[in-house]
Amino acid sequence: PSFFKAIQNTSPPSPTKRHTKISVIGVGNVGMAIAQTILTQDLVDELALVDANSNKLQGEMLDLQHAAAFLPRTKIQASLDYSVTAGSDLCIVTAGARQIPGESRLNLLQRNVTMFKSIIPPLAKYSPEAILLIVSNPVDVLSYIAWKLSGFPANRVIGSGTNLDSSRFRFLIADHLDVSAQDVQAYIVGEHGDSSVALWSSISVGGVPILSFLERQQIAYEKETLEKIHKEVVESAYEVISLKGYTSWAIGYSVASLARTILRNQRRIHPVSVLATSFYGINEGEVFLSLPAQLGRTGVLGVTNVHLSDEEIQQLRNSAKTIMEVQGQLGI
Ligand SMILES: NC(=O)c1ccc[n+]([C@@H]2O[C@H](COP(=O)([O-])OP(=O)(O)OC[C@H]3O[C@@H](n4cnc5c(N)ncnc54)[C@H](O)[C@@H]3O)[C@@H](O)[C@H]2O)c1
Ligand SMILES: O=C1N[C@](c2ccsc2)(c2cccc(Nc3ccc(F)cc3)n2)CC(O)=C1Sc1ccccc1Cl
Repeated sequence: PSFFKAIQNTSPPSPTKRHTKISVIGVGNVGMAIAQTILTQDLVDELALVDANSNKLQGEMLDLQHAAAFLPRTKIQASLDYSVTAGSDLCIVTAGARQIPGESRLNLLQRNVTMFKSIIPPLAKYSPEAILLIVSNPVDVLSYIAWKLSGFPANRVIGSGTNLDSSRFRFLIADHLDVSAQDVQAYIVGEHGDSSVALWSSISVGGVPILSFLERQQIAYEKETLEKIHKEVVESAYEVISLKGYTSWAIGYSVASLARTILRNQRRIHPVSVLATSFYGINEGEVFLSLPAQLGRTGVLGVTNVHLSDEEIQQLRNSAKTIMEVQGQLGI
């Protein structure tokens, strides 16, 4: 006998919510922080985990499954075989080679490109309609590599880009002004990491542009204060690494917020790495850079035409040129 007895006149429920599935490739510090946040926020019906380290993979899967009593019901699977990812709506790639101390970024990039050649094609094969969300570093170049290797249209290949940079920026501004980070709109764009570009004119607090907000609150400010906060975004990344050896929680929440926007078709605007060719005079070739992009169920819906100063445009173009040079050395 079935465990439950149907009440009389029961009709089979019509599936109102579409079955959603996310795959996370790489179950390290970042991949597991993302997976855990996705489960806690009840974003999916099915979560698939893939890694190259079988014991780590099996252990992380079991450890997550054991939390089932405290989580919305989600099917959690893991395998070394990419068939476990079949039918994914979103594939989040955090697999990465650890940077060897003193290793050049180009050498690290070469190792990650080799790795992507064994990760991206099977993902694309098993989930030809999925959206790819790249987190592995260097994220802008690896987003380009994923786009090339997957053969997907550009709107379905996104890099987490400066989403984490911008969330740290919002935290630091909010801390400086003693307001909630949720009421601070601020965009860092361009290349993720050390050479990002802070869009000063985009910063607003509770809808008030930062500059007039500061004047109105009689908070003494100089341009240097804002520059200092931008520098702190970079310094705080190195500070976390020096203190705990890696970063996980902020990147986990920031990528889960991208997954929510995409899977729930929220049409929200996030600073993420997109194919930036033809925007803001970036015509050096095919390059992924972060711009404020509207995201939904089909990936990138559009890029906002935010006002950039001549200096900001020049910084973006310099980043595009640097990335193009690195990509040129990869022979893809
Ligand atoms: N974009 C961002 O803002 C941001 C922020 C933090 C970290 N990251 C990047 O995320 C990546 C992961 O960081 P982490 O701290 O989780 O590293 P980690 O070493 O903890 O995890 C990496 C995982 O990838 C797995 N892996 C290695 N080769 C693989 C392959 N061929 N196929 C599948 N899995 C493979 C490893 O087994 C490991 O479990 C790094 O590149 C890091 O720089 C990016
Ligand atoms: O919070 C981080 N942690 C990392 C990290 C995580 C595990 S080991 C290193 C980090 C921290 C500090 C520097 C740095 N540099 C780097 C650059 C290119 C690469 F291919 C790999 C790493 N990376 C990876 C990363 O991208 C970030 S965000 C970040 C980094 C530098 C400047 C500003 C920001 Cl917002």
